[in-house]
Amino acid sequence: MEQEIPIDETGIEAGSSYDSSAERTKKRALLIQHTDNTSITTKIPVYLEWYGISYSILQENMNVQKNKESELESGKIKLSILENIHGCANPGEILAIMGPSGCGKTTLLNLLVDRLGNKGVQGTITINGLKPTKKSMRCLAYCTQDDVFFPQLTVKDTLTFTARLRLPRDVPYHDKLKRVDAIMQLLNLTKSAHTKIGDYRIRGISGGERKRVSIASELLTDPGVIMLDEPTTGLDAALALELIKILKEFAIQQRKTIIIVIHQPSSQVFEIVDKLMLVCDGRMVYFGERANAADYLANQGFKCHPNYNIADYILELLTDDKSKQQLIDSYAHQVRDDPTGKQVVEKYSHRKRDDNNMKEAPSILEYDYRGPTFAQQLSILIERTFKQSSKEILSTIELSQMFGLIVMFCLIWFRIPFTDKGIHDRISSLFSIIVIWSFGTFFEAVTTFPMDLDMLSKERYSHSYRLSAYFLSKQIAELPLIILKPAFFTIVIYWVTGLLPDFGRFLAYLAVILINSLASQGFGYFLGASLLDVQKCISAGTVFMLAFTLLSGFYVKHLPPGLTWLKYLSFMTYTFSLNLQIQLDTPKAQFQCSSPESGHVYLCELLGYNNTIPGTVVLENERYTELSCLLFYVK
Ligand SMILES: Nc1ncnc2c1ncn2[C@@H]1O[C@H](COP(=O)(O)OP(=O)(O)OP(=O)(O)O)[C@@H](O)[C@H]1O
Repeated sequence: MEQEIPIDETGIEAGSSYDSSAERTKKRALLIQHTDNTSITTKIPVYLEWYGISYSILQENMNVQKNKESELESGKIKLSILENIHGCANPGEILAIMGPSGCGKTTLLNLLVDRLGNKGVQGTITINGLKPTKKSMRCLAYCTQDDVFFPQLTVKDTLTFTARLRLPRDVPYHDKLKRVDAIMQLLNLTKSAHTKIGDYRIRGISGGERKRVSIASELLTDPGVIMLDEPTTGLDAALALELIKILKEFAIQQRKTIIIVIHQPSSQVFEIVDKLMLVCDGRMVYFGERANAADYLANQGFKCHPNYNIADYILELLTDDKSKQQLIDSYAHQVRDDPTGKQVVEKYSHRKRDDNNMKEAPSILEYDYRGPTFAQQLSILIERTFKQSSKEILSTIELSQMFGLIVMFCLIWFRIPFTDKGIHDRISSLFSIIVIWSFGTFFEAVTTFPMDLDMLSKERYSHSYRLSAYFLSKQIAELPLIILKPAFFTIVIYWVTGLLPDFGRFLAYLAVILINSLASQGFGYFLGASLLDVQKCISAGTVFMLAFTLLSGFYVKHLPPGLTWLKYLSFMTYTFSLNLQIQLDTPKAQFQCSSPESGHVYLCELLGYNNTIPGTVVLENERYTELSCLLFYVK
């Protein structure tokens, strides 16, 4: 029988003493056991090894110190970021990578997960002794320094969607949910399960909680290797220690391979780590057992005082020019007969290298990961997009803006009279609705892709779904949301402003406004996906939309000769023309002639009508193919 772990709402208070809490240790072990049922790595451990790794980039030589030897003909110079780096990470262990800021730790992680491409990269990386493949790379999870999330989703929603998208399809739904609950308990996130993630605009969870959500997202997908870039940043000392203990427990119980980049660990955190890799200025300073690091440094003439935190001491040594150079040189001297560091890796790797053990390696490559089907991905993404976008599109600010516009319309155009005096106001109100919902929908759509880009690339790196599923889900989920506001607005305004009291024409009018909104959305998506930059999208979008407004036939009736075709580029031209026809092209549209006023000449007087003037006379003769042209913009 599976053991149920009661959800502890209180979790652990920051600052409490975890170390002495035997109960907490027991509970942590139980919770990890609880996530064990679906773990693949328990059966297939993953050994990651790398040696001879160098990475360089080309840079304009004005930005960096001139180095004659590396200067290239193109005027660029080769900037070495990493030089001959080696190391390995074993299942059941934590490897800590330490070094001063800018020494290349993040670059190394990016290289290990193949995020930098091949340019400027040298060296060998193996997974279970074999060259990484697309399939075996699935075993690597990477938790970056900058966490990206959908701000409107809660912690639980975020983790649940991740589990549904990334766990194999044969894991039952309720097991996925159980796993999410267990991970939340483990990382002390149960208290904030229903809090929004938030961002700079929306108040959400704290920075430390954000970090833990990011780690939870990776842990729950059951990778063989977990790489974490500064996982303890933003956590207080007690939470940092608890997190490292959790990672260690995962490593031991589920045979996970854990690599962490860590800045200034407390001595307790440092003690938990198994292997240590020290890097400085992109070069090796030490690789080996963490427990031997102090002796190694002492042998180099840098003995740490017993009362001093060894991790702090290491960082002090690596930031001092003299000591760091001495340490880099002595390590290079030590491995002088092993140019790539392969022998060092072989010494510290626990992977058995005899033929018998090779059965472990193919198994990871043969492991047939079967994630959600395309249809499942689509439905999960639609649900997620709807949850995220509905809160944005129908936010209080957005709804207040709409009600504000309704009030403004009511004040300006309340029951426009059916007189020749009111014709201009009537046409202006028709045009204003088009402008409002063209701009509103366009600017909602144009920023969608650029704003999702970080999230999209993060999830694409982890092969969470197919790109087509993402695009399709976006369109489907946002469609009802995009048309909801213009539909409500038009229904109210049509009757308040006193447009033609004919139900059929009202429906036609509403349909045209909604199609216009979809056309505007389609154009917004197109521009957003082409430019993929919020600033560029807003600048270019403003120019395009203003041009479309000016060309739509309301402001400019006579374009300069040779440029008249420009008006056909604007989807607003068709919408405006169609709505004019709906309102005017009927015998029901009759406008009373006003009595002459001094200083004003109205349409009746101008065209020689005495009692009423028909709408058809008012209508400009533009009824060709507006609807089909408008539909072109929708997709
Ligand atoms: N594409 C790039 N162009 C220019 N410089 C780069 C590029 N990538 C990395 N660098 C440089 O390489 C060095 C290593 O960067 P990296 O981010 O790996 O350091 P880090 O050790 O992770 O630093 P931190 O601890 O501050 O995160 C830095 O000096 C960085 O400016």
